[in-house]
Amino acid sequence: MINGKIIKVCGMREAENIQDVESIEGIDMLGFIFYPKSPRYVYELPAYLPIHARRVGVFVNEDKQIISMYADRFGLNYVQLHGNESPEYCRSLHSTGLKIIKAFSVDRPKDLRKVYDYEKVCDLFLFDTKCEQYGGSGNQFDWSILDMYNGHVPFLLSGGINSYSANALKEFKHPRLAGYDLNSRFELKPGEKDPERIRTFLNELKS
Ligand SMILES: O=C(O)c1ccccc1NCC(=O)[C@H](O)[C@H](O)COP(=O)(O)O
Repeated sequence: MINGKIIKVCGMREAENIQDVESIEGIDMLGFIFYPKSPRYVYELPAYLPIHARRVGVFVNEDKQIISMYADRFGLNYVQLHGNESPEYCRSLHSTGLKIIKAFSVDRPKDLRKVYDYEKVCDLFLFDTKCEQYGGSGNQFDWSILDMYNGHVPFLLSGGINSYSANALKEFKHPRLAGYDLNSRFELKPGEKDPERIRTFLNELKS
């Protein structure tokens, strides 16, 4: 954690890179993307999986049996759902013992209306930038829209967070803000993160 906030890095794939990123002080969660159309798609089990950081599996409108299969293979602690998954779908996965992060694409205030239906069946929300490919856009949305979110579920702020975001993140306050999600803006190539860029960014966030 940095300043009491969860730090999640999403879209990991290679064993050595997973190990390097996990060793950075403050890293709490590492994400694996199991969406075949993503450039960060991972199928093969890496030779190293996080030990200290929580393992998060990212899915888009996936069959629940496939999610269970990946959850067992990768020892997932959380599943992060980026499609049109219903509250009932989340409830059913939650009842298997998996923790649920439901992602919502945000572009306008009305995008927040549906989130309240998910309150009882999710552990965390993730607010991300609306885009065609479901996630990993590298673009930021207007965070002030989240001033209208007055639910109980804590959330991760996501979408286009980059090396220059530290000051804006320090200024952004919300009673339910639980942490930050980093992805494409910290990559050397899709699926490979730059540990030095992440370390420098987290030091700035801390200072
Ligand atoms: O990153 C992807 O390729 C992706 C594809 C489909 C669904 C979700 C995906 N990413 C999930 C994440 O949690 C990302 O970190 C989030 O969308 C923010 O990404 P970025 O804007 O690149 O920081």
